[in-house]
Amino acid sequence: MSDSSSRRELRIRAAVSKKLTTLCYNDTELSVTDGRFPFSSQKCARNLCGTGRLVQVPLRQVLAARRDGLIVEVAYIGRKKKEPMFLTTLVGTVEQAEENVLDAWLETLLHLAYEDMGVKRGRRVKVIINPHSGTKKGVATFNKTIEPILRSARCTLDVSHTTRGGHAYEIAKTLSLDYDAIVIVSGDGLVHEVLNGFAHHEQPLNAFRIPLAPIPTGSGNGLAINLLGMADGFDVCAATLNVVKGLPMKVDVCSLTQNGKRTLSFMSQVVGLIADLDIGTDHLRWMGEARFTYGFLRGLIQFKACPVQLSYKSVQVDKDDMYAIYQKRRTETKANEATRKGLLEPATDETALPPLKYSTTDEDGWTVVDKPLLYVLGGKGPYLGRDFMAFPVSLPDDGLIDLIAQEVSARTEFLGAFGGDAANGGTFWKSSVNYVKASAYRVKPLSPKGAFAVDGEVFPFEEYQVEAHQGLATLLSPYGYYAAEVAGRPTKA
Ligand SMILES: Nc1ncnc2c1ncn2[C@@H]1O[C@H](COP(=O)(O)OP(=O)(O)OP(=O)(O)O)[C@@H](O)[C@H]1O
Repeated sequence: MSDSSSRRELRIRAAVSKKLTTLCYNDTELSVTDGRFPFSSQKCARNLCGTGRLVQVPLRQVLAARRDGLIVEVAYIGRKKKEPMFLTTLVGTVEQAEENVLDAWLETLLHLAYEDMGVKRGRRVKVIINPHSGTKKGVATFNKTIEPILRSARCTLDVSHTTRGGHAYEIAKTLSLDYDAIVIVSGDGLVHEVLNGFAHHEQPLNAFRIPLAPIPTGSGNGLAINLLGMADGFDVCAATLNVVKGLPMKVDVCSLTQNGKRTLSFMSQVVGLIADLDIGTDHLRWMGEARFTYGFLRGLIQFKACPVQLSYKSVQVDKDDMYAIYQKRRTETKANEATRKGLLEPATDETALPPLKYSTTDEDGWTVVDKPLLYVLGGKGPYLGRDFMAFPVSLPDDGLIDLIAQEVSARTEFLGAFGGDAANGGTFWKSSVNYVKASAYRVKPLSPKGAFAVDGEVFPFEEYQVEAHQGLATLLSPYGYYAAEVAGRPTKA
């Protein structure tokens, strides 16, 4: 250990390669250099470590630092350029060290990597795995990738495998409330079940305080993309890192009322072409995400109006205003990053879900749309899936539902709206896309036949009404906002 430069520099002889490896850290990153050495910690801070191979790891990616005698283990999530993340565990022997200095080195590193970031060490985590989601690799992925990271970070795990549809709902409904996070190894369907289980928990509000963290192993992983961004949204390691280091972010959840029954929806409610695309291709699950493209093309060929009447309680209609609010929210959250903390808010004595604000017969101040519509899509969170950033300006906790009423227009105009822009949110700016933010909306079918999907699950094609509950649920997030970037109004929209 070099104490002349700083107690933040440590040399170990790696157990496997037998190379001398030098570790040092500053307030933002851990640097690991093997090969030739030494270097000064001052240089290290300026990213100029020695002449050996240098790896710089943001402290957020550091999971563990511990020792057994003079054998030191440091674990972190590494990444090579834009490739997926991976777990790295360095084990080596410290050649010369005073134990108390070594302990201080390890403890300071851990403190910077956890408490200084507002994160509790060794979270107690409930893991729910759907063995049948996506390509049915959830269990293998957990064993191979997820569990080693969580164990390395000394998380306490309580793992359940779902055995049937509705099982996650039951687990959530009776869940003990002393977990720091609920990890969902599946797609969006299981998130929907867990939130609805919380709604029927004997202490729903306290259940909703516990943050959820999705790990993308389903065929629809919209929530993971929304939290982690397109680059990391399918990266199991990045999602597991979010379990260890993510901070709670309050998010709105919607109540959907249909035939007097109330269901919670966290992501999307859709009738028309986009619903056909999702649930109308359920039998093509084997195609993976390609089934959505197939469904889209099929919908385009049919290109028929969806027989519904839409009404909504409008709050914002101007797209430039929405975009300005979206940008302001991101800038403010980034500026206040240091104040985000991973502690749960205190438990409440309140035992009931928030009551509904709007009755299904309320007509006061509702805007009615009678034009033929191709689809009606409401929801929270920018991405519905990899190929469609439907709600780029959606905010996690504004208490509003982003709502699109796509008028039936010529096929070429519609393709123009979607062509190339659907994945990056560009459709938002198209004049043919009617986009509002509403506190509630209602859809009345005008024909008995049609498809209706809620969070990607099939629902009856019957009248429904939706309203948002501001900040009801909690997710773990690396950023404190949805990780979708959308460009401002193009010069020609
Ligand atoms: N063991 C199981 N066997 C069969 N179905 C299950 C099991 N566990 C959960 N399910 C059901 O699997 C469904 C799909 O879950 P989820 O959405 O998370 O995965 P998915 O592969 O992304 O599917 P999709 O995107 O089509 O909803 C849920 O409706 C859930 O009720």
